[in-house]
Amino acid sequence: MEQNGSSSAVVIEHKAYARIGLLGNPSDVYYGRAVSLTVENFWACVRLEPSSDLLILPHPTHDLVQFTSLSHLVKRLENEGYYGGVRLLMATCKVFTSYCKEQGIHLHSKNFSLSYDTNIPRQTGLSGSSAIACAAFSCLLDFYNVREKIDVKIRPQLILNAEKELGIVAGLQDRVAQVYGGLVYMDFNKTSMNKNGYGNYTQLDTSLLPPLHLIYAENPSDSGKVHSAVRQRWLDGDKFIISSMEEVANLALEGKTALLEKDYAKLATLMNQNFDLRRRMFGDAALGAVNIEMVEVARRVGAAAKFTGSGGAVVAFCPDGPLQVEVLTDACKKAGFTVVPVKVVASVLNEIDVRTLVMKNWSGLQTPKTNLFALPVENVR
Ligand SMILES: Nc1ncnc2c1ncn2[C@@H]1O[C@H](COP(=O)(O)OP(=O)(O)O)[C@@H](O)[C@H]1O
Ligand SMILES: O=C(O)[C@H]1O[C@H](OP(=O)(O)O)[C@H](O)[C@@H](O)[C@@H]1O
Ligand SMILES: [Mg+2]
Repeated sequence: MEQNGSSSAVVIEHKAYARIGLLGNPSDVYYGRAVSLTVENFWACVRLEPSSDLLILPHPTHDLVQFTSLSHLVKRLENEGYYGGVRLLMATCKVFTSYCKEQGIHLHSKNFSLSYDTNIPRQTGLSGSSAIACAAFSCLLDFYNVREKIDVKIRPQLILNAEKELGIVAGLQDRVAQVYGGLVYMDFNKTSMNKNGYGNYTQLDTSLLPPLHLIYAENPSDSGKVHSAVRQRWLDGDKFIISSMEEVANLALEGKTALLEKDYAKLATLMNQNFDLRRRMFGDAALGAVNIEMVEVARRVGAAAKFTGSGGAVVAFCPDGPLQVEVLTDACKKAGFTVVPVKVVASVLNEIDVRTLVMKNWSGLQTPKTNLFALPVENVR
């Protein structure tokens, strides 16, 4: 938090980091499990400044409204869709306010301006969307001084509700990873989800991770669009989707043990199985040729590879070590993909956040009323 003169003029800034779904995704959308981590390589940053009117400021490039020509406008819409981060900031404010009202949490009446920036490659399954919402949520917690009143476990669901509000199909793993930071094992079992509105989340020591690499391309893919058909089949009771999601969820459980035992050969096998299951469920057309090629380039050099999210970026692990990393880097360069070593972020919870975790039901606050699975499925870009 940046102190700027008097306390009424405090400027608040928060970062939320890109996340990698290491194992188990996308079963998080379906009462499954996940192992995910946040990475320093990319982040979204939201800035809140007190102001007389309440302003949501569009980003000069991510919310582009000025074009060099009609074809520029059309190309932009075709590649990146109609929306940028403004709608995420607005939805986050709405969900935050509704929750506080519902819980009787008093919010003062001062106004603010919200602006954001992000270097998370757009719509690449690195959770650029929830990073914006998550950073905005943190700013609101501090502006209204209510961090202590909103349990850390509940925050991911509230942040998810902001995207649900916009009709984006998404799951909890992104938001859990971003709210907690570091390496997190998540279990979204139905009993816990239905009873509490959140799963069981365990932070793991980030030093358990082997060196990982990120591969990505200029290839935005819409997470909501990718998910819609599979989600509908799951809701319709499709046996293949239901059993495959259970298999994916089990990979995260096995992966947690593999990490704790530093059994990296096992980890590599699980990562590959994770992608193979996704491919069978979603089909090549929904995943996209470029995305599949990123995984295959990595596999051709013997690396394990899978999507970090719904598509656009891949997490790769080279079990044979640094020489294999060099071969992977060359192969990716030849294919026109960018490769970077993953820099893991440690936990981002502060003392107050941790206190909300240990003080169980201390204020009788309830979980959000909005049901994760009861919201409309739309396909809004
Ligand atoms: N880098 C970005 N800048 C601005 N808005 C973004 C960005 N990435 C995502 N969004 C917003 O989030 C929505 C959903 O993005 P999504 O497909 O979930 O991407 P991601 O995989 O990065 O989370 C987009 O339609 C857009 O409104
Ligand atoms: O399909 C996935 O693995 C994830 O897709 C979404 O994340 P995104 O970064 O937008 O691709 C979704 O929000 C996650 O819950 C899924 O696990
Ligand atoms: Mg997203």
